[in-house]
Amino acid sequence: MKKNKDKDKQMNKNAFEMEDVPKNSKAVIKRLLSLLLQQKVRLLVVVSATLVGIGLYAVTPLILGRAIDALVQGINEQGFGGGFEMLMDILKRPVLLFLGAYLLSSFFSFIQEYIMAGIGERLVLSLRKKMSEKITRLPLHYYDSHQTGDVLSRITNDLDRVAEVVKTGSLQFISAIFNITISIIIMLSQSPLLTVLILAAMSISMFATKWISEKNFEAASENQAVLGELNGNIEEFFTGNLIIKGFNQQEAVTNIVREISERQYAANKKAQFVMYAIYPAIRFLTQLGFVVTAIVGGIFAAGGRMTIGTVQAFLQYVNQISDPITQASYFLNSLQTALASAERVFEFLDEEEEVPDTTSPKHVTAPQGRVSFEHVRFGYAPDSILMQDVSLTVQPNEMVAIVGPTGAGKTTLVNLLMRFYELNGGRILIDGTDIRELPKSELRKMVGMVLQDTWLFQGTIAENIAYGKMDAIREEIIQAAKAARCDHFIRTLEYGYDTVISSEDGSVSQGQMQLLTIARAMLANPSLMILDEATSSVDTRTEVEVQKAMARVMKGKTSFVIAHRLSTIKSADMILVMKNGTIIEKGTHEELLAGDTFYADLYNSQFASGGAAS
Ligand SMILES: Nc1ncnc2c1ncn2[C@@H]1O[C@H](COP(=O)(O)OP(=O)(O)OP(=O)(O)O)[C@@H](O)[C@H]1O
Repeated sequence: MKKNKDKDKQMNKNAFEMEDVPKNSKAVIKRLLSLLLQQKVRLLVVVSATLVGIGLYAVTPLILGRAIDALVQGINEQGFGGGFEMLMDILKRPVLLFLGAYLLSSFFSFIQEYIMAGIGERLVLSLRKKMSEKITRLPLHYYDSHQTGDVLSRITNDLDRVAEVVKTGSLQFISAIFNITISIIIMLSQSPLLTVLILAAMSISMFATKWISEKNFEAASENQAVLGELNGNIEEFFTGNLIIKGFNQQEAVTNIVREISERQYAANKKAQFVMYAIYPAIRFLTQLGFVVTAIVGGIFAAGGRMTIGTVQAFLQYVNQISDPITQASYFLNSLQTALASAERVFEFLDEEEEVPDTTSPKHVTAPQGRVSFEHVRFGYAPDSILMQDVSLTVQPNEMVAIVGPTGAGKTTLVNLLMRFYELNGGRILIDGTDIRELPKSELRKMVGMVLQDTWLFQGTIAENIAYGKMDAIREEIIQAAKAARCDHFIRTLEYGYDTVISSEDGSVSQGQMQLLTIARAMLANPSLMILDEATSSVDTRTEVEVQKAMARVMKGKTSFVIAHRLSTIKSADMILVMKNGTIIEKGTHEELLAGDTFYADLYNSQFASGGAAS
């Protein structure tokens, strides 16, 4: 349990060190598409709206070209004498057509964007729901081997990237492809030669853009990596500030931050240079298409091969397709990253889950609290077995103390009783029923836990106490708090039971948090209790309070106490001495002390070291 400590120091690093290239793009695309296809009808509407909208948008230069030609012809035939009336006569139809096409195109573009945003949001919502549900179904060993930051970044950053590409990227891409295709078809129908020349000029600028964007990506990645390093270090120094001051390491820490900051400055400068100094050059290159159109179109128009209106239509088409080309290439870039993100999301969703409850579960209707471990064999990894053969029987209402050196397997023993991990051999019984035959929820309701690593969620004190019995009324909560000896301190707070707290906030001391978790266990009133005795973080007075509260919560229940101060467990019905995953001694305090035992050594050494056993 305490192994699941703060692992997210690396979060920032992870976010930047993530692989940006999916291992199996095809499979990821297929899976993503199959999820998107669950919204077939909406997708169909989006594609149709895009087609119509872009089609209308693409013909506008042609309409404008025709209008200009008609105007030139009118002026040539009638001079400027026709005045406003002539102008209206010539331009009325094309202007109305132009406006109609633009308005309709904007309307369809609104529809497509609106529906597509919904499609993206629905996709993300369903994935996020699946991921949250998954978290509750993952076995504990998943948490042991994965960093919190990694899981967090999958649920937030990765999903956001997928959403962004689905919502805006894909739409831009589809629009861009339609736009380019339709525009090129129209251009080809007007002048194949000029179209080919324009496309050749644009290809040169495309290659240059690609080269520059690669350089830009490299510079940005380098910048982000250093930034990640900086974040990671600052976070570490922030959380470890007490130790840093205690060991007079402020200067060393400042030097590290200064060195990384200087690297970050250099990396950022490079990234900014690429961004701001080279992009104008690219913009210049993209004008190549315009230059070719103006020169060749001008020559064609002068030679009578092309009307002025068509030249202007070409100029507009060049403009109309250069942006979509850039957008499409950006989309292809971001698609890579989004696919890598989607792959990480799917990987998480495919993680192996907790062994499900049996289909025909047994129930312990009136739990007595008899616990038996029968030849239990267990290892956190199958190839390194910690417990070879542990057997043990605990009678109802007995108090069992588990002692032993660090790493002996005390926590592991209670982890197994809670079925947080699956056994490699043997079985554990509660009142004669194998815990694997009980629904997990029933087992965990039967067993209460008060751990050293107290966990309080963001909420009021009352809500935190009622965590094990959500329907508890205020009076029950207060009774539990009184029994756990924390009612007094709660009442000294400004908002009493309605004070909002969390494990993160410093306003509640470690001892007080422990008292609250005892109150929580009191209220849930389980048949079995697991208590992990506080070691260091509690002052002597609070410790006495905690011990008294623990004694109360254990009353009339079978309890397992992981004990660190041997003086507190003298009254235990059974003391288990563990070493290297094995129970090496078993008996009462007196029995164990009478012999030449490891326990006696441990006990005497605590007395010798003073205080601890007092
Ligand atoms: N989640 C885990 N994954 C892998 N190994 C683990 C895990 N938890 C504990 N271990 C290993 O199993 C052994 C027993 O650990 P356990 O926490 O049960 O000891 P403990 O007696 O409770 O120690 P302490 O008094 O320090 O809390 C140790 O070698 C430990 O490194």
